[in-house]
Amino acid sequence: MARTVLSLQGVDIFQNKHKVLSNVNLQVKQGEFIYIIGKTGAGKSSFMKTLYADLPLTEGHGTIVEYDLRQLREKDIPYLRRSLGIVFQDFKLLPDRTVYGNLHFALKATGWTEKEAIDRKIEEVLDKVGMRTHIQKMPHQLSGGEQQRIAIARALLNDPDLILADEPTGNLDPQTSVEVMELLKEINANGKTIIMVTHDYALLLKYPYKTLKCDDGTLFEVVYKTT
Ligand SMILES: Nc1ncnc2c1ncn2[C@@H]1O[C@H](COP(=O)(O)OP(=O)(O)OP(=O)(O)O)[C@@H](O)[C@H]1O
Repeated sequence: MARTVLSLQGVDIFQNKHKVLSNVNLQVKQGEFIYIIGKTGAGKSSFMKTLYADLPLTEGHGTIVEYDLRQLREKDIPYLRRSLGIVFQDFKLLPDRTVYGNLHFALKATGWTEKEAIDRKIEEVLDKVGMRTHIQKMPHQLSGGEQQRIAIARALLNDPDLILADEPTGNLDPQTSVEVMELLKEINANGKTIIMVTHDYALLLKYPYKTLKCDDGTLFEVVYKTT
């Protein structure tokens, strides 16, 4: 049976003292693809931030890829993030270095030291996202879709079990969004679990996966009517 990569029981999500979501209960198994939807301010990003420990979990129980979010110490956070792949709407590439430099920096920051292993890993992830020929380009020489592919390559560097993507197509046109979605779909088909925040209903229709909605302070599964 597929193992559980995320388990939340009776979790409340806070922004400072303000409760954004109450009593979140969720089990995510290895290999699932899950959307998080909901209107602006509903709590989607706060939910994701709690998963990668940018916001503390103070109520309820939560485990994510082997880490207990309640027991997490400050020094555990980099290790937790190393076992997650995190992708943002605005790519967050370092503007002052090449694609190679960006990926090299991320590997060094997560403890990689050996040059040959680093170079092999960089080529491997660039192959996965179809960007190997762009290895010496600067971010500003790439389109939005290409930058997001590099950000996805960066998220794959440490072979994470779970990828958290907060509106990864939010800055992209519809065609480029579909291309990035095809890439995420392929990554998911290769066994990675993906939790993705989106506002893009066209993508939900084209790529139907389990969908959770943030609304009125709760997170619940959306059941689509088939008639
Ligand atoms: N840094 C912060 N400090 C205090 N309150 C915040 C902070 N960030 C967000 N909030 C509040 O928490 C609530 C949830 O915000 P959140 O960013 O999680 O929503 P969202 O669903 O991701 O919205 P969007 O679709 O606009 O990104 C909102 O009421 C917001 O005003």
